[in-house]
Amino acid sequence: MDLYGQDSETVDGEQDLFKPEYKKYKRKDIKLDLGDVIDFTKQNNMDIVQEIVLQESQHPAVRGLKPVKEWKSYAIKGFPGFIFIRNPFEDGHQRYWIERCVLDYPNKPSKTILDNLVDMSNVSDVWLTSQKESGSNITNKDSLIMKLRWATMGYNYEWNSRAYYDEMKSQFPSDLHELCRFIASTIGYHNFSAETAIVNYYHMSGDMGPHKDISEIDHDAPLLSFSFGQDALFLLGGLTKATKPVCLSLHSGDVCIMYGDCRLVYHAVPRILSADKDNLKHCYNFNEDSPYHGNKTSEENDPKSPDVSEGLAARRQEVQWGLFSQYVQCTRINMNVRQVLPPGGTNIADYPQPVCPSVNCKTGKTSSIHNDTEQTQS
Ligand SMILES: O=C(O)CCC(=O)C(=O)O
Ligand SMILES: [Fe+2]
Repeated sequence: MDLYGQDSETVDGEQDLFKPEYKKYKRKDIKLDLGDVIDFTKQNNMDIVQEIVLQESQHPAVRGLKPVKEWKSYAIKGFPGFIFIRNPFEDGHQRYWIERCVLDYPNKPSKTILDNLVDMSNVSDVWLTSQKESGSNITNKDSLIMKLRWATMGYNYEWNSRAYYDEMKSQFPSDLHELCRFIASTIGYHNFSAETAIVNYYHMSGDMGPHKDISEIDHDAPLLSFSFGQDALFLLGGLTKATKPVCLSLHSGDVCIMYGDCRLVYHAVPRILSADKDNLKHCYNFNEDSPYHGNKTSEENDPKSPDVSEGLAARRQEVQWGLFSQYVQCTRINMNVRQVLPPGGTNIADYPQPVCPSVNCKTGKTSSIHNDTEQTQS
């Protein structure tokens, strides 16, 4: 029995030290103890982290990122290959990525959980449809946007077979590709090719169970993970569950990189927590006078963005920014970007597919990677 009255479990003859930590942070019936959590904003548990200096990127500057020499980056002792960059975005610029994740990325050609849940044949714009159907009730659990838990872009992941297929692929958004290529280059990986992304949308009761991301063919390239909106606790473990994970508090703008020894380790998101409102404002600035305010379209904000469709400016005019802000205040967004193929690869069919364990790499379920505490207790 551990401190929380749970039996410790064994996996393949080894003691599972991951699950007890996951359960500890997930449980809502006991007071959350953040004593062991690494929190870079509060400088908590800094003895187990080490500040590192990243190199200048070899790629053209990406709008909205601070100069690399101003980034605060860290490694975690005992977890080689994991790199944490504390919010490298200029004040207000996260707004651009949050808009992309909420207003654009859930629409075709992305695949989303909504395709499995409702008839999407007449829905070309998830946000505007939600706004029309739910109005001021948009953060009600039944609105379309609140049912959105994930969207996949580029190579669309097939949850049942846990694989990618050449036939299930769309063009990867080039703004996100450029952002990732720039950041990957700062850790010495200069030719990162963003080929697939899962955008995860968590509400306050959401979480993601322990898993490894092994379905990509190439595991030498880093995996880049961006957090926006509400905060999350993130558990970082080892190659097996016998490693006791560390827990990090992730805030809006933070970037986690899983690379090298860390690319295939267990990880999980046991808990979503409310972000500090002032900090969030400063990150995505919803003030009318912000240069990133939605009355200006994203393409006006960022003329370099090549992925904006023709109707985007018109669509942005229809967005009710008060409702948009309400949604972000109860949501954490994670952009999880990976390279699928080895450098120079063009077809996934040319490679043997990695074999996932007999249960889903994510949660043991086939339909969704997300848990909602109200619905499932794992
Ligand atoms: O939400 C996160 O920070 C992690 C998401 C994740 O691990 C995944 O999508 O595979
Ligand atoms: Fe993951």
